[in-house]
Amino acid sequence: MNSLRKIPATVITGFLGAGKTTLVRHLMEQANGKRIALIINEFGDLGVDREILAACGVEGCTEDTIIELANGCICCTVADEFLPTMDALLNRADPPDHIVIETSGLALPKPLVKAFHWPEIRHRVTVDGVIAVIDANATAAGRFADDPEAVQAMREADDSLDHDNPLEEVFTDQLLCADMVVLNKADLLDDAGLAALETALKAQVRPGVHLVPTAYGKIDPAVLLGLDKAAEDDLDARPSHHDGDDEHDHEDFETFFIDLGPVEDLDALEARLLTAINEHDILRIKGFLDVPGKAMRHLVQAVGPRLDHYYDRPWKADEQRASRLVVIGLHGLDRDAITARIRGLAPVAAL
Ligand SMILES: Nc1nc2c(ncn2[C@@H]2O[C@H](COP(=O)(O)OP(=O)(O)OP(=O)(O)O)[C@@H](O)[C@H]2O)c(=O)[nH]1
Repeated sequence: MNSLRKIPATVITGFLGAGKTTLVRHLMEQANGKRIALIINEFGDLGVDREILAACGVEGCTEDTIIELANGCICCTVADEFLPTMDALLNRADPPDHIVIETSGLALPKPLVKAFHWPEIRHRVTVDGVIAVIDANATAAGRFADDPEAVQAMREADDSLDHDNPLEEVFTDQLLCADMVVLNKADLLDDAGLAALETALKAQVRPGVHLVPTAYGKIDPAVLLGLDKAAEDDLDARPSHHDGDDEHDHEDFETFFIDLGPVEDLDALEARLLTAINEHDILRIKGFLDVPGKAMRHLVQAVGPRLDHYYDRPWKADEQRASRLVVIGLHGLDRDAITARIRGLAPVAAL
């Protein structure tokens, strides 16, 4: 390895379901021979993102180039997980040309960028840029905005409560750390909606940060990679709600699994998923289903009230067919009620 040249690393951040994995997949498809190593971190360690990328059939997406950090959010496991992983990657006989790190949707990017100062890695790698992917449709709908009237009403009712909005906090931390903001899911907004969102976001991002509208993360890698920002060197310009805290935890959010048997009726399950999402504070559901008689595995993804599903790849001969979903939401989810609803055991509410 040329010791004079630091390997560039791009951090892809963005809230749950914004489209990070979709963008990374497109990036790998367009890599054009550039050897990219992926470090994937996911909240709710079913390994869905890794599976999606490993099953995508793109040349660069191999077991060897995709590394999963599964034991919690990357911002809290930098020392135990991220640094040894990075060290091992950089020590490979044939290190990558570029490293792409997809953080979990709840991770704060700043502690990760800070880790690039650690002596083990700082002479060998640099943060080329931090890309924040946002769900343009959900953002325009105000999903990450504080509602000043609601906050005020809560304060008046009980001033002992912590009134921070956890979604808003994670979203703005990600936005304010970014060197580029990808306005993904632009297909779900009309031109006027997109223009209004761009105007609103321009007032929030750091000066000089570009907003790039797209659908399904289809951005030329030349736009995303090679920003040459050395983000680790200007951390002070990237404000965070957690400046001054050594630790940040994710207790505002929680995740759990639901195991289902073989799913005979996909439409009925989808209807139950949507009902559960409607009834509870669920932010994200994803997982795989075993549909009897089908050689392919069925992938389900829900982001807020939107549900996507498709057969992604054949079950492998040595693989146990199973149906398992991960559910992520705000702390305090009624796990029993959600599980019963999704399994089809809860009584249907009267119309
Ligand atoms: N309509 C629309 N759907 C999209 C777009 N990009 C991604 N999706 C869908 O949104 C869902 C979430 O996409 P992912 O790429 O898995 O999002 P993510 O940010 O990696 O999600 P987490 O890993 O849970 O944080 C999937 O069902 C995608 O197919 C887009 O531009 N438009």
